[in-house]
Amino acid sequence: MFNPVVTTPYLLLRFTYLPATGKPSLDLSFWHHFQESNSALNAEEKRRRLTFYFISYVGGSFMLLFAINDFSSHNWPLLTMLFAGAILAFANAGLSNIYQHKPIFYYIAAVLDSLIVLGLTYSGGHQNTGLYWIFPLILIQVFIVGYKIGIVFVALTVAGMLYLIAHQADIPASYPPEHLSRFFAAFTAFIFTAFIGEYFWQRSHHELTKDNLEKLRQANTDPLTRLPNRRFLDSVYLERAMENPVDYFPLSAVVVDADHFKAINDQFGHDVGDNVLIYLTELMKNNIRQSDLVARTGGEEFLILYPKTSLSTAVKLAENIRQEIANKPFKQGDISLPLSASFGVATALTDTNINAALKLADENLYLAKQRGRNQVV
Ligand SMILES: Nc1nc2c(ncn2[C@@H]2O[C@H](COP(=O)(O)OP(=O)(O)OP(=O)(O)O)[C@@H](O)[C@H]2O)c(=O)[nH]1
Repeated sequence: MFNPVVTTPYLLLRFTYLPATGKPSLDLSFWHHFQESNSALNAEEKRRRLTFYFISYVGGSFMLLFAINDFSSHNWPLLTMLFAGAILAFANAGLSNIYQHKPIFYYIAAVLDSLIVLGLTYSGGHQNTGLYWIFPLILIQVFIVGYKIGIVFVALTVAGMLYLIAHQADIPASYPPEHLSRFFAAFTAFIFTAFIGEYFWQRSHHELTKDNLEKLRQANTDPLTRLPNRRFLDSVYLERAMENPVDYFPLSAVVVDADHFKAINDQFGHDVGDNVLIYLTELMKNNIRQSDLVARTGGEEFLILYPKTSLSTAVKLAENIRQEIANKPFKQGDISLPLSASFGVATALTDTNINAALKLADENLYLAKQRGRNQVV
């Protein structure tokens, strides 16, 4: 389902950090990293979940209590409906937990909520006071399906209520006309207020989420190359890897450092130096999978992380990039600059030796430089 709150920042981040091509083998997209650390976005989901559990467990318990209370009535159609409704509410809440809160469970809860409203309208509840409970039930419906789909649910529920009230002669409930007119006046005002409130809550929440993500993105992005920076690696990526080691390890790290970069700056100026860095960034991004990450960790130094990748594979991947850099000179106007870079590779087999692996990759880079540059160690 298209959700602008989620989709807009997702696209923003996805196209910033990920290469245009390549199929993901794992869903390690960086939107995920940010999303997990974005409490504003979680707040909406939490409210939805809490309301969902409330209506499922409290609504289910009430249906069960009514069923037990009315058991002696031997009104089997009513008792069956109450028992079935309670079991459905509990099962739906339980299954949503197992199946990771798929939207279908929220819709089922909203249908159940409608049935409770209609049941109350039909029976009149305790001493014909059932209509009082309609107010929170309508609000719950709007919360769990959102205000847009909520319009459909609420319209259908209200249509059902109107039908029952118009056919009072055929139902157990009895609503005096003066009560009904007061109820409908208050109910109409309530529905408008609920939808207006929900609409603006969603909008302000959307703006807040966008702002937060933009700030987060800026703090985690290198402004020149638009690559994630060291802060992102330390505070988001590696933390996430530690939390989900199965998805990341063995994690191979490749430190890439442009050779004789100072000479480029000195000979052609900083602007050309900057463009060389952007060129190298594009080249590396086009040579990694969607689940890999390239970050800028220093002036002319980059770090490529390959999750679920062995040392021998990482060495081969680094060698491919090395050759690509060496074989494709940087071109700008009349300038054609042969480039090269040195690579240090190491692999962390588990989350406990990640720092040691990063240190080893640095040491290997140092060796590559010492041994004459333009090589993978
Ligand atoms: N244009 C540009 N230059 C940068 C940037 N960040 C760092 N540098 C330069 O990168 C150069 C790095 O120089 P060195 O550390 O001596 O490394 P090198 O010249 O590449 O030599 P080796 O790594 O030993 O091959 C320095 O001159 C920095 O000023 C940047 O964002 N833009």
